[in-house]
Amino acid sequence: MGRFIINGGIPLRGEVAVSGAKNSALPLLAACLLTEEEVVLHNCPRIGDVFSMQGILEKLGAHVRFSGNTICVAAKEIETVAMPEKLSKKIRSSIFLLGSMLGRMRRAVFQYPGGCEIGARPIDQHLDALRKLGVEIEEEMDTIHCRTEVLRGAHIRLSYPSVGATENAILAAMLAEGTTTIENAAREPEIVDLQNLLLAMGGKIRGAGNSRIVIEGVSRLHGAEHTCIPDRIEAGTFLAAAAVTRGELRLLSVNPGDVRGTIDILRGAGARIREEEDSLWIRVGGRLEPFHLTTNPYPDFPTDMQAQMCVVAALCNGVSRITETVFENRMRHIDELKKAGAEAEVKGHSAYISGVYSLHPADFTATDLRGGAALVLAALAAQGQSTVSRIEYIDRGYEALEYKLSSLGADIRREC
Ligand SMILES: CC(=O)N[C@H]1[C@@H](OP(=O)(O)OP(=O)(O)OC[C@H]2O[C@@H](n3ccc(=O)[nH]c3=O)[C@H](O)[C@@H]2O)O[C@H](CO)[C@@H](O)[C@@H]1O
Ligand SMILES: C=C(OP(=O)(O)O)C(=O)O
Repeated sequence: MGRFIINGGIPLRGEVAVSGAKNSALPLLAACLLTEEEVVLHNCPRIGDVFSMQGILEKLGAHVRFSGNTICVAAKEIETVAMPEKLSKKIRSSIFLLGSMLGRMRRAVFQYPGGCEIGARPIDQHLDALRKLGVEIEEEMDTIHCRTEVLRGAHIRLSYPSVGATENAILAAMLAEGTTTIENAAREPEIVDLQNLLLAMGGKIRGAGNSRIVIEGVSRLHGAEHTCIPDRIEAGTFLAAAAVTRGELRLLSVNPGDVRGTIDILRGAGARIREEEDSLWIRVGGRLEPFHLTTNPYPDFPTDMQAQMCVVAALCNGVSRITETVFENRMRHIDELKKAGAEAEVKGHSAYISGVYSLHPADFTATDLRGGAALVLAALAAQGQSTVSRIEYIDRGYEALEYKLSSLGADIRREC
């Protein structure tokens, strides 16, 4: 457990390359179990959750080589159908392996996944989708036993466009007999990325990015090489960092279209933003105007950018309203931000944030991954020395954050 020590008040300036997307890399790594051949993923971020996923794959019997940002997974044989408990409980995305394990082995023994505490995060939709494909599921305390003789294509209608349930249903259906249709599927760019890897592996799938996905099961998938898409949440976090430090940044290796929600809000608030094919430029010269945003599934505003935008709002010229509809307990950073003089009140699912001219330094404690990133932004904005502890949350999802920020002029160091 370490902490960041940040001397804030310095406008960030310069160029920074955005890493591969955490929320793509994790389901892509799960997909690697669907073939005994090697799958090579480029642009894979070196972050805590990917290291945990690597550990799980190795415990299941896969050979994994992770060099630079390229990870090679060869799951020639799977040695156990039981997920390693400690690692599985560490990350939410261990649940994605359920679909792959059932596709490949027809059996799996699972623990409820871990991850950040941002809401109840049930997995009922994942399990309902798998039951539709013919999986028998027995839940015993914290352990879930899943088995099937044959996976059969089915018509699945999700009651909410859950990202994880969509990905799990896709992964299980790839090697099922017959056709699977997923209605009310999540439309996130990471689902399109998963489809692209599965197509490269010889799968038959279409429709990702729309709410209806159709999969024709095949009897086997083969190895492939694929590049993870850029992380739209990391990109959004850097845009917010430019806004709160009133700086000027150029983000490289980014898909501007995937960052639309954040770009539109910041532009509407007065930030100057230029979009190029795979880069973004932002300049913020003074205080931004207040804004209203509501998180919702893609293409609406992403919940994973809500906390960072609370810091932007904390420095705006008026009252902003930020409403969280995706997770029921994702406002814990607000109390931490108040330590730096933020004026905010949470009523129901909304935070009403009355912007102040400047934040002051404080000793913050990260409450979760994105909440932790928000506290780093607050510390960068506040003139003087702040600390952010429990940074293991932040390490789950941001690659080399302190190095990237230092290269933009920030005074930040890690203390272990
Ligand atoms: C690794 C990964 O990709 N994580 C992302 C994924 O999480 P994750 O896949 O867990 O998020 P979901 O889209 O599934 O969850 C959205 C909402 O649906 C609820 N729900 C979900 C499944 C289910 O079976 N039952 C149920 O009630 C959840 O509790 C939550 O309130 O999408 C979230 C929403 O964009 C992001 O914040 C996470 O960063
Ligand atoms: C909530 C997040 O991730 P996870 O679903 O992996 O907990 C996130 O990336 O903000």
